[in-house]
Amino acid sequence: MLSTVIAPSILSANFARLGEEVDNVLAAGADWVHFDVMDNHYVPNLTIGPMVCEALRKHGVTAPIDVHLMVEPVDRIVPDFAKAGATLISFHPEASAHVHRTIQLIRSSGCQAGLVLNPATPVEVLDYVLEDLDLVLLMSVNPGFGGQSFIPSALDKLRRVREMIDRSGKPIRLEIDGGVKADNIAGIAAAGADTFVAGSAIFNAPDYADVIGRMKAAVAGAR
Ligand SMILES: O=C(CO)[C@@H](O)[C@H](O)COP(=O)(O)O
Ligand SMILES: [Fe+2]
Repeated sequence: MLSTVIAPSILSANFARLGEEVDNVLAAGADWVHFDVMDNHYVPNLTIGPMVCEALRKHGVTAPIDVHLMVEPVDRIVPDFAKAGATLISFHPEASAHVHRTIQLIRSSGCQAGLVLNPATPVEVLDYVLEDLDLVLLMSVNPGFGGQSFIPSALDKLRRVREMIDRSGKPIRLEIDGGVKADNIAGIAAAGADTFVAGSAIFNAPDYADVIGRMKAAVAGAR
């Protein structure tokens, strides 16, 4: 079983003080930084790009940066994120004409590769590429915004993908993203997730260490 990872989504951080927000959330026990990239094309919102990733590295952030690309097309931005210090790069299959090629591109750029399944994307999209991945990211909201409610059908999907990963025998992470809170994370962990993105639940809380601590305790109890 892979270690538990809590990855705060900086989409809900105060962008006017981003470096300090990231320092604070890592000091509070977060394991990764989840970095949501939106292009106002694949999703109806516009956020941050490679320059902000590079700025966080220059600021001194050494934790893994988990880049979630919600952009179309995907390939031309991958080398820029690799150069900017991304650790993992995940993308949506609907946004890539050649999914296998994009996975190879991410890995040859020196990053780990993840594939993201929207709530309505069938798990069969993982057939033929699962073993080439470092991570599968299941969306439990429709991509584009923080602060939405967890879609319950994601639990059944987590169980199905957990089985696929276990059958593969590979150390592939299973990440969940959207509507994750301290009071629903135990059920999400029991369904098979090991890597948990949480934006509003962490950044809207007054005490980051308290909420991350409660999330980790709930996951430990469930796993
Ligand atoms: O990728 C996305 C949204 O598209 C997420 O990473 C959200 O930013 C998660 O925010 P919360 O649902 O936890 O508030
Ligand atoms: Fe995300």
